[in-house]
Amino acid sequence: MQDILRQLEVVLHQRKTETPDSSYVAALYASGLNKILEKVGEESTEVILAAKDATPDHQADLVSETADLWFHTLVMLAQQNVPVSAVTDELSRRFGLSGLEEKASRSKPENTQERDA
Ligand SMILES: N=c1c2ncn([C@@H]3O[C@H](COP(=O)(O)OP(=O)(O)OP(=O)(O)O)[C@@H](O)[C@H]3O)c2ncn1[C@@H]1O[C@H](COP(=O)(O)O)[C@@H](O)[C@H]1O
Repeated sequence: MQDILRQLEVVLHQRKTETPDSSYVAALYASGLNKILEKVGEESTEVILAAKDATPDHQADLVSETADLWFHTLVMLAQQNVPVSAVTDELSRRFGLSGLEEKASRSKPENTQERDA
Protein backbone atom coordinates (compact mmCIF):
# COMPACT_ATOMS: atom_id res chain seq x y z
CA MET A 1 0.00 0.00 0.00
CA GLN A 2 1.17 3.57 -0.70
CA ASP A 3 2.91 5.15 2.33
CA ILE A 4 0.59 8.18 2.29
CA LEU A 5 -2.48 5.96 2.62
CA ARG A 6 -0.87 4.10 5.53
CA GLN A 7 0.20 7.35 7.25
CA LEU A 8 -3.18 8.99 6.71
CA GLU A 9 -4.99 5.94 8.08
CA VAL A 10 -2.97 6.17 11.31
CA VAL A 11 -3.86 9.88 11.71
CA LEU A 12 -7.55 9.22 10.94
CA HIS A 13 -7.74 6.65 13.76
CA GLN A 14 -5.85 8.97 16.15
CA ARG A 15 -8.44 11.69 15.47
CA LYS A 16 -11.14 9.51 17.07
CA THR A 17 -9.91 10.62 20.49
CA GLU A 18 -9.54 14.32 19.63
CA THR A 19 -11.95 17.21 19.99
CA PRO A 20 -13.96 18.59 17.06
CA ASP A 21 -12.68 22.15 17.54
CA SER A 22 -9.08 21.06 16.94
CA SER A 23 -9.53 18.83 13.90
CA TYR A 24 -11.65 18.62 10.74
CA VAL A 25 -11.66 14.81 10.92
CA ALA A 26 -12.68 14.79 14.59
CA ALA A 27 -15.49 17.23 13.67
CA LEU A 28 -16.65 14.84 10.93
CA TYR A 29 -16.69 11.91 13.39
CA ALA A 30 -18.64 14.05 15.87
CA SER A 31 -21.21 14.89 13.16
CA GLY A 32 -21.77 11.19 12.54
CA LEU A 33 -21.88 8.70 9.68
CA ASN A 34 -24.58 10.54 7.69
CA LYS A 35 -22.41 13.69 7.50
CA ILE A 36 -19.40 11.64 6.37
CA LEU A 37 -21.53 9.92 3.70
CA GLU A 38 -22.91 13.30 2.63
CA LYS A 39 -19.32 14.50 2.10
CA VAL A 40 -18.50 11.36 0.07
CA GLY A 41 -21.56 12.05 -2.13
CA GLU A 42 -20.71 15.75 -2.46
CA GLU A 43 -17.10 15.04 -3.41
CA SER A 44 -18.23 12.39 -5.94
CA THR A 45 -20.37 15.01 -7.67
CA GLU A 46 -17.44 17.45 -7.66
CA VAL A 47 -15.21 14.80 -9.29
CA ILE A 48 -17.82 14.24 -12.01
CA LEU A 49 -18.14 17.98 -12.68
CA ALA A 50 -14.34 18.41 -12.80
CA ALA A 51 -13.98 15.48 -15.22
CA LYS A 52 -16.64 16.92 -17.52
CA ASP A 53 -15.16 20.42 -17.44
CA ALA A 54 -13.97 21.15 -20.98
CA THR A 55 -11.35 23.77 -20.09
CA PRO A 56 -7.76 22.87 -21.08
CA ASP A 57 -6.40 23.05 -17.51
CA HIS A 58 -9.18 21.07 -15.82
CA GLN A 59 -6.82 18.24 -14.85
CA ALA A 60 -5.52 20.12 -11.78
CA ASP A 61 -9.10 20.49 -10.52
CA LEU A 62 -9.77 16.83 -11.25
CA VAL A 63 -6.71 15.82 -9.21
CA SER A 64 -7.76 18.05 -6.32
CA GLU A 65 -11.39 16.85 -6.32
CA THR A 66 -10.29 13.20 -6.58
CA ALA A 67 -7.98 13.74 -3.59
CA ASP A 68 -10.98 15.17 -1.66
CA LEU A 69 -13.07 12.14 -2.61
CA TRP A 70 -10.38 9.62 -1.67
CA PHE A 71 -9.78 11.46 1.60
CA HIS A 72 -13.45 11.42 2.61
CA THR A 73 -13.70 7.77 1.58
CA LEU A 74 -10.76 7.01 3.87
CA VAL A 75 -12.55 8.84 6.72
CA MET A 76 -15.62 6.68 6.03
CA LEU A 77 -13.54 3.47 6.15
CA ALA A 78 -11.88 4.56 9.42
CA GLN A 79 -15.24 5.44 10.97
CA GLN A 80 -16.48 1.98 9.98
CA ASN A 81 -13.27 0.31 11.27
CA VAL A 82 -12.53 -1.13 7.84
CA PRO A 83 -8.76 -1.22 7.20
CA VAL A 84 -7.56 0.44 3.99
CA SER A 85 -5.56 -2.74 3.34
CA ALA A 86 -8.85 -4.64 2.98
CA VAL A 87 -9.64 -2.47 -0.05
CA THR A 88 -6.14 -2.63 -1.53
CA ASP A 89 -6.12 -6.42 -0.95
CA GLU A 90 -9.43 -6.67 -2.81
CA LEU A 91 -7.98 -4.70 -5.73
CA SER A 92 -4.93 -7.00 -5.67
CA ARG A 93 -7.20 -10.04 -5.71
CA ARG A 94 -9.03 -8.65 -8.76
CA PHE A 95 -5.81 -7.69 -10.55
CA GLY A 96 -5.55 -9.51 -13.85
CA LEU A 97 -9.09 -10.87 -13.55
CA SER A 98 -11.07 -9.55 -16.49
CA GLY A 99 -14.04 -7.45 -15.36
CA LEU A 100 -16.10 -9.05 -18.12
CA GLU A 101 -15.22 -12.59 -16.99
CA GLU A 102 -15.91 -11.75 -13.34
CA LYS A 103 -19.29 -10.28 -14.29
CA ALA A 104 -20.16 -13.36 -16.35
CA SER A 105 -19.26 -15.66 -13.45
CA ARG A 106 -21.72 -13.72 -11.26
CA SER A 107 -24.75 -13.96 -13.59
CA LYS A 108 -27.08 -16.90 -13.03
CA PRO A 109 -28.51 -19.08 -15.80
CA GLU A 110 -31.88 -17.72 -17.03
CA ASN A 111 -34.03 -20.57 -15.65
CA THR A 112 -32.46 -20.12 -12.16
CA GLN A 113 -33.32 -16.38 -12.25
CA GLU A 114 -36.94 -17.16 -13.08
CA ARG A 115 -37.17 -19.72 -10.25
CA ASP A 116 -35.72 -17.21 -7.72
CA ALA A 117 -38.03 -14.35 -8.82
N1 LIG B 1 -6.17 15.15 3.36
C1 LIG B 1 -6.90 15.85 4.05
C2 LIG B 1 -7.95 16.63 3.48
N2 LIG B 1 -8.38 16.75 2.22
C3 LIG B 1 -9.42 17.60 2.27
N3 LIG B 1 -9.65 18.03 3.53
C4 LIG B 1 -10.67 18.96 4.01
O1 LIG B 1 -11.90 18.55 3.51
C5 LIG B 1 -12.72 19.68 3.37
C6 LIG B 1 -13.30 19.64 1.98
O2 LIG B 1 -14.58 19.99 2.08
P1 LIG B 1 -15.20 21.10 1.13
O3 LIG B 1 -14.38 21.30 -0.09
O4 LIG B 1 -16.59 20.71 0.93
O5 LIG B 1 -15.03 22.37 2.03
P2 LIG B 1 -15.83 22.84 3.29
O6 LIG B 1 -16.80 23.85 2.78
O7 LIG B 1 -14.78 23.33 4.25
O8 LIG B 1 -16.59 21.58 3.91
P3 LIG B 1 -17.95 21.59 4.76
O9 LIG B 1 -17.93 22.81 5.66
O10 LIG B 1 -19.08 21.55 3.80
O11 LIG B 1 -17.89 20.31 5.56
C7 LIG B 1 -11.88 20.93 3.57
O12 LIG B 1 -12.10 21.47 4.84
C8 LIG B 1 -10.47 20.36 3.45
O13 LIG B 1 -9.51 21.05 4.20
C9 LIG B 1 -8.75 17.43 4.32
N4 LIG B 1 -8.56 17.48 5.67
C10 LIG B 1 -7.58 16.74 6.22
N5 LIG B 1 -6.74 15.93 5.45
C11 LIG B 1 -5.73 15.08 6.10
O14 LIG B 1 -6.22 14.68 7.36
C12 LIG B 1 -5.27 15.03 8.36
C13 LIG B 1 -6.00 15.36 9.64
O15 LIG B 1 -6.76 16.54 9.47
P4 LIG B 1 -7.36 17.29 10.75
O16 LIG B 1 -8.25 16.33 11.41
O17 LIG B 1 -8.08 18.50 10.26
O18 LIG B 1 -6.17 17.65 11.60
C14 LIG B 1 -4.49 16.22 7.78
O19 LIG B 1 -3.21 16.33 8.34
C15 LIG B 1 -4.42 15.80 6.31
O20 LIG B 1 -3.37 14.89 6.14
